[in-house]
Amino acid sequence: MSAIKVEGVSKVFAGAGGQSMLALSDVSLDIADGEFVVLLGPSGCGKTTLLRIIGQLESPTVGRVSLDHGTRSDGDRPLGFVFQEATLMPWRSAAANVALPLEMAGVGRRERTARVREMLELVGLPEAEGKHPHQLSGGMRQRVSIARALAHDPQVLLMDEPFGALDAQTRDMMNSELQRIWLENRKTVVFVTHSVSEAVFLADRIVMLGTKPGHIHSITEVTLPRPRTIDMTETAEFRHLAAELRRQIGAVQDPDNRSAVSA
Ligand SMILES: Nc1ncnc2c1ncn2[C@@H]1O[C@H](COP(=O)(O)OP(=O)(O)OP(=O)(O)O)[C@@H](O)[C@H]1O
Repeated sequence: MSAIKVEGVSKVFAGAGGQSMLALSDVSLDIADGEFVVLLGPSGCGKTTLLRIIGQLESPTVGRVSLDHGTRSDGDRPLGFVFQEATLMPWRSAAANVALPLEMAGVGRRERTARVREMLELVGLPEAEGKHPHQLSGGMRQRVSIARALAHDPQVLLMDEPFGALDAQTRDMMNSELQRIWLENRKTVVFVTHSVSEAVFLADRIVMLGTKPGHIHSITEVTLPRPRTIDMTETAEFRHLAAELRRQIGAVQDPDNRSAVSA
């Protein structure tokens, strides 16, 4: 059964000067439970819009998205979000930030404390419990925001360029860490990126979106064995797949916007 089913989704935004703008056109996609799907494509192709529609932060103009709630009751939120900025509350410690969704869900103190500890351990930051966001590096802040997103045990994790603001080395490390966390947890993940190598490293399937209007251009299965290592990015298979995806991005790119492809 699909964890996420996107059926015939189109999105129209009201543009400047009252003109409407078709951001997504007739997008359909089935995502399996526990699958890691990456949305890739040139700037402006609608990756974030599709992610926000899946996350119910935005409604589709046409079509629908269904999320399988499994055994959960209707009131439970099956979604966790991680954005490019960690969006932690600066006045709260790392532990208190991770605890926030649990507080909001009315989870009792003892269970909350245990769960927060478990999550900070999962993301490799048990010692950061009492630290405040300004005392943490960018990579550590993103780990805390991943811990926060996982705290209420969502079935689906939605990630919008979560490592886009990190330096290349930290980003490689965070990709390895995210893979480890995902292998331990097997959440369904939808992950937006501009980076072809990040997509190939992480994905079970890469959904390439094209522009004008945003649509699904291709879907590529990545069959590289797991756990994937940074060394694997140098193999012929990895490079070949990355080159093919870069070629596709070049082909679907909006001619007015040719600068936004990254490695
Ligand atoms: N709230 C909005 N109002 C009007 N237009 C919007 C809105 N959100 C997105 N758009 C437009 O919809 C299109 C798709 O935007 P979106 O941010 O989803 O693309 P993207 O692929 O995520 O881009 P990037 O890779 O640059 O982040 C763009 O042309 C954008 O300007």
